[in-house]
Amino acid sequence: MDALMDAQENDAYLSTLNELKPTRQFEFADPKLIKGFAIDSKDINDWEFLMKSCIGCYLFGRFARQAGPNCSAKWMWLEDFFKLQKCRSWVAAKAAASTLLDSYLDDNAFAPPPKDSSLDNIYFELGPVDESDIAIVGSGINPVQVGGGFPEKAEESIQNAKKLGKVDMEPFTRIAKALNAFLHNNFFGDFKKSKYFTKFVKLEHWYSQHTFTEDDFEIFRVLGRGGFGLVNGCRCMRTGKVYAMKTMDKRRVKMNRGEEMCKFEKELLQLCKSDFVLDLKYSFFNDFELFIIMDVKAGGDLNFLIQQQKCFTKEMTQYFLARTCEGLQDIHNAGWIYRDLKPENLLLGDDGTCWISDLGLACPWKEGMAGIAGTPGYWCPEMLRKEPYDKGVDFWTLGVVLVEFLTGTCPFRNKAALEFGKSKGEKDKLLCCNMAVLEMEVEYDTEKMSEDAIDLAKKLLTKDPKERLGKNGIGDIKGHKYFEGFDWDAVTDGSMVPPFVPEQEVNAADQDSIGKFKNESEVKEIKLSDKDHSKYKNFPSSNKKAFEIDVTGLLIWEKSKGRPLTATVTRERSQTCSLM
Ligand SMILES: Nc1ncnc2c1ncn2[C@@H]1O[C@H](COP(=O)(O)OP(=O)(O)OP(=O)(O)O)[C@@H](O)[C@H]1O
Repeated sequence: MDALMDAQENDAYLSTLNELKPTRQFEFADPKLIKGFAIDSKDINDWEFLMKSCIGCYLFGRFARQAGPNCSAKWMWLEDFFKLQKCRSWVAAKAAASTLLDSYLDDNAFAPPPKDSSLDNIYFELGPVDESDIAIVGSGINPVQVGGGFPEKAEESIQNAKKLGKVDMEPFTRIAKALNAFLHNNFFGDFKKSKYFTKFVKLEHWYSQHTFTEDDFEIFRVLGRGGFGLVNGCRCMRTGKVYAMKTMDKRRVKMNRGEEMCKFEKELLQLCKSDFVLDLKYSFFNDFELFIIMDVKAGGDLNFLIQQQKCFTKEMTQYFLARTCEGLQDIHNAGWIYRDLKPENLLLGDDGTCWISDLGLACPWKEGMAGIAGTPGYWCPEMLRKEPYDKGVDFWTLGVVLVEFLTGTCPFRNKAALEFGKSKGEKDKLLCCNMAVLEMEVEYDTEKMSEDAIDLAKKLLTKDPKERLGKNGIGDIKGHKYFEGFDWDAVTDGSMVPPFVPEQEVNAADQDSIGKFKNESEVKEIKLSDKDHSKYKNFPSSNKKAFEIDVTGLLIWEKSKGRPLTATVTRERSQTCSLM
């Protein structure tokens, strides 16, 4: 690829990252079909279903804002209650709870004006409407008319937050249930007659009929190369949302017997709900390829960053390590082990957060599990000794990446490891590396690593897994003196300001050096049988919540551009499109 083309593709990718630009409109079915769907579908007519949907909540929020203060104040209280539910530390929760109290539950308060919502991810799991909940609405003289002693109980729970280390959610949840029931009883009927509900039905119907394929995405430049194919930036054309598309050539997968890896990667991406691990948005296949769509992390991988910066500061190392620990904990809690921790697999968001990606080698943990998996230099001793292993493999690699972050080199892939291997009679590089993992005591660079960092590395790089730090969980690591004074709560609740924010540029090698696969012609020779294809029958999936969030983002964007809610394209029975 010539330099000009490379530059043009970089520009196209960067401009998609910076601006929401949907390039294809939703095509809705014939209005008669949609009407039929609205009448027949039990879900669509159910308030609880509406409240569980981000699109439903956003559209009800638009309706509520123009339905008068009796509706808007109560709904906006619920929106702020949603923010309270999301807080992970008591400090953040106390602040969010105080907003609910001061702005809506105080007799002297005036409800805040109903300004547009910019929240694309609100939804509620409040259960079925319970009429008895309503009793506490109407008796108060505050903006949401809540009485029954609940404003006082909410105040008490805020006062006790510090002592308890949490905000007692009970009074807030009771109020939320009461307002939820009130809005259902008094406003759901009118909402169902509004254009907002029509839009909701159309979108639900569209989703129920649609199967995502590669035709839904526009592809941009290559961001990285994986074992079975390339990773590109891409954009979902209807919502304008930018993602990363990982493509895996089924023939290359077959050649490397990687079918199970692809299956596990997709399964864990789908299963693991973590703020530290990339999750799956959509997956699908065609005759030759498997596709995984996930969030794009535009800051590049940490290996790329190490190459640029040579090594990381203590602040960066602590932050990256802490987020990685939290992600590993979520994976372990799901009953899986990760097995492939290395800087290439830690991706940096454009905001500086780092994320565990590439779950291809992760698998559900089973007693007695053994066998080599991962990357040379990051394999742990028990794997090389062919012994059974457990989550301790991930703590070993955490030690490896700690050294790599602070010194810029992997301690078992450097000159010292090579020389150690040679001194033990090994000739091959890989065997030298393995010998170093098994027997070499790492010599730490005291100019780049503090005493505490060395102590942590030594404890993680303990060759006997029974003695290794982490055997009792990540609490062992959190409590190590390398992290003295470090605010783990701020990492857990996402409030820590990342110590490094990447430049808004293409943080990836140029496309030619990411390059092509060496054995392309060999791969083309591989024939795929029906049996091969049948291995992927459960591969396609779509994450409805992700779809809802993207569509809500689109609706918010359209509102900010002054676009009318009803302007949509309808697909007639004849399959031609027209504007409604
Ligand atoms: N979501 C993403 N956002 C941005 N870049 C990504 C994303 N996912 C992957 N990449 C880039 O593509 C590279 C390869 O992706 P990944 O590691 O998932 O592939 P793989 O087939 O599992 O690779 P490996 O052979 O290392 O196991 C990453 O190192 C990273 O540079």
